[in-house]
Amino acid sequence: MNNDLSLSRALPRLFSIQVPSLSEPMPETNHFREPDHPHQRSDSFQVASNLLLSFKYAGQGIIYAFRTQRNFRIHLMIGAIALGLSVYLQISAIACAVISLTISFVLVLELLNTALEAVVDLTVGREFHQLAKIAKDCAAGAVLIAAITALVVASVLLIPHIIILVF
Ligand SMILES: Nc1ncnc2c1ncn2[C@@H]1O[C@H](COP(=O)(O)OP(=O)(O)OP(=O)(O)O)[C@@H](O)[C@H]1O
Repeated sequence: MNNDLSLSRALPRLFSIQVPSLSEPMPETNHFREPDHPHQRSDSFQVASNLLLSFKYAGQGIIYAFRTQRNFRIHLMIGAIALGLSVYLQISAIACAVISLTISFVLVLELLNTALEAVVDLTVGREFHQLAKIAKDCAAGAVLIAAITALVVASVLLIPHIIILVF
């Protein structure tokens, strides 16, 4: 018996997930049209015409996530505390860089999670759809894994310095 195959059948049953059939035909879309300019994306309502505008839209995305996503604000606050502690405890530059990377990893995934939620809501609206659930749950799972990793990394790098400071 193929072990991979039996595992892939058993796992969804274990967690009572309905796995959509991959053999179902994809719905036909007729959205593609030729771009006016060879370097322009054709299916976008608007394309940032210069670098400054790109930064502006990126900033708007970050502000949107900050305003609407409680988890983003929590991660940002914990990240700021971890970075503040790193500076206060004078940990090595490499340790500080690793902590910064793990913090930004969590924030980046939180932004991607927010983007995915918006696309899913745009597609299915307030309807329940099993694929929408899978997409949102997987994205939330990615953020959770990153957050746990960041916590472990920050603890491993900071706790020895805190112990030395306290005792
Ligand atoms: N259209 C939908 N169809 C099926 N399930 C959905 C749908 N929208 C949301 N859900 C379920 O509800 C959960 C919460 O949805 P929500 O949009 O708040 O995402 P979230 O990732 O939990 O949000 P946040 O990151 O803000 O905490 C999803 O993880 C998913 O299981």
